Amino acid sequence: MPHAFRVDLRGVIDLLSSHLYSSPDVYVRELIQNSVDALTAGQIPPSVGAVVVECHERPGSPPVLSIDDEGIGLTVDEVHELLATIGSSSKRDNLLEPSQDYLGRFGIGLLSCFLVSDEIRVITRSVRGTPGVSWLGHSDGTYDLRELDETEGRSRPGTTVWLTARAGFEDHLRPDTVRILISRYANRLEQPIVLRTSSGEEVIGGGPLPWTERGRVDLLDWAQAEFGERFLDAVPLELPAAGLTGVAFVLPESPSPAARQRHRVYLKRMLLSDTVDGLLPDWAFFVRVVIDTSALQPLASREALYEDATLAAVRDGLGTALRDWLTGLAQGDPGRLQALVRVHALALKALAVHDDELLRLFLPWLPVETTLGRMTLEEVLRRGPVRYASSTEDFGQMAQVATAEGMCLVNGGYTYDEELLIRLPDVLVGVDVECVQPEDLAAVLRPVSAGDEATAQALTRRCGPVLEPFACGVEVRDFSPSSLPCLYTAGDDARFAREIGETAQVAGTFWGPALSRIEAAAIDRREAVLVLNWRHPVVRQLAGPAADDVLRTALEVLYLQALLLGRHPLRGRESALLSGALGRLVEGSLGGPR
Ligand SMILES: Nc1ncnc2c1ncn2[C@@H]1O[C@H](COP(=O)(O)OP(=O)(O)OP(=O)(O)O)[C@@H](O)[C@H]1O
Repeated sequence: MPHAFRVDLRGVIDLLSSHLYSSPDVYVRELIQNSVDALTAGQIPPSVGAVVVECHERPGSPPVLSIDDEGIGLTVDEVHELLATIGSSSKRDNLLEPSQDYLGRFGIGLLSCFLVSDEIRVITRSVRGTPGVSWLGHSDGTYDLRELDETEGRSRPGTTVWLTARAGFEDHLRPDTVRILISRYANRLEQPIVLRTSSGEEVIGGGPLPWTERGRVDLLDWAQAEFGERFLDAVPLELPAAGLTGVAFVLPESPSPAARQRHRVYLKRMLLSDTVDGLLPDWAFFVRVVIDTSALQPLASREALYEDATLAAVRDGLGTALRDWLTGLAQGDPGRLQALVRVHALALKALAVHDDELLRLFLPWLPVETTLGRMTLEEVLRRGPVRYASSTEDFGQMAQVATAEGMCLVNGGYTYDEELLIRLPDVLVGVDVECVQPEDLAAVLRPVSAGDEATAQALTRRCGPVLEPFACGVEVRDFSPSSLPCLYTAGDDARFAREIGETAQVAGTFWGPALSRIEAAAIDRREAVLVLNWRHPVVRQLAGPAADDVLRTALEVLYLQALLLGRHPLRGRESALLSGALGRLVEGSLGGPR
């Protein structure tokens, strides 16, 4: 014989309070939601007085809260089936699909009242004309039910729910808290909520959504009052297919792309949460959105959205709306786009990386760092072939010479910049983009004049063996600035070898030998070059009849200087060289042995 499940209500309440709801305060939301749904079911239009919340306070007694609605009410059978059966709801159709009209759907919301009260008393009378019912649910899982005669309970259809504060939860039912909670959850409902307290009666909510029929400045003023922030701009949002309206506010400061998005979402005008994530595409981290929608589904906690195809479609739709707005700005209001780029260049780059049209449109605004200063991509393009360094380290190595040579070299080391530069030939015909490595720099620098070539070659030959132990070649070129005697350029392999070499020194006996072998293999590719500047007087002097030991010491010092200028940490043998070469220099200048 099959047996029925039994439910331990205390266990369920514990589950709700510890794992589902973030705070016991949600009971206010659930009660208002039930009352509004009861009005909807009874087809009663919103009006002042149709839902009344009352705070009853008597000295020496715990606070009591009642909520009264003029909704559809419940019959005795419905009370058994709907109030006393966990998970049972009148708000789903036969296919267990939630009805579009109602706020509730899960059949557990009323249980949240047990978070603040040990008993839930319901006095209800159905519109179907049956006698009224009094139901008293206890948190131990039992309930009492009594049919009322004509002289008892309500005279008109509707429902009143009564809660008495549990010990320790009194504050949750006090007027000041209840006022805040009604305003938080329900102040955008079409149905105004009346709050009655010992100090009088007030009406909360009702009326149109605050973002409808407001101009931009008006919207920004409203948002400032609502969120305490002066946003940069406001983008009206509308997706009729998702019953969605709202606004995207452009943040006044650039947030981290990794920061959690915090959007305010109303579902059928009831607050879901102020901190909804995942509502927009990842690139849209520069806005904070406020929306109301009837199409999205909440999780049972009602504090986050259910991830389904509708949410994915809404995300795409909102992304498209923002993108269209940006396109419109680029074409019609460049001043506003410029203000936006000043703060949110990173977000716009994230967007342009995947969007040809926007990349083309944003060219006059997207900024990059170059050796000639900060420029827009358009300004870079105007200077001819685009040359860039793919990392900030490479850029640092080449910047000094490139600047002196008047070369416009872009730093592609910042987030998205290299990706954008690589995409330029895809969106513009005839654009030439080239990644320049430090080791290429020697090739683009001018060779020495024909008259000096033989002397320079002789110098190169004499210098070669000196830097052999450091796996570094030597070349002589003619470049600006003339105050810079030499330049160390290293490709990826050489840099890798340096890093491995540094690690090998501190890795100890176990890893050290293995790392040294890797270093040796990378060094073999010999991509490091010390480029001597023919314009510098010291280099010219070295090309003269300098003694071998003078040449060696001078070259070692130049090598160390170039490493330090290029911000390359010194390896062990280079540190030793530093003290050795400096010592020899000092001795030499004092007239001692060289
Ligand atoms: N004020 C009310 N008037 C009429 N019926 C009510 C009222 N409050 C609750 N009910 C009935 O009790 C049922 C259970 O309510 P409960 O709040 O637990 O769940 P729900 O509103 O259906 O769904 P959810 O868990 O998503 O809120 C409702 O479906 C409704 O039929």
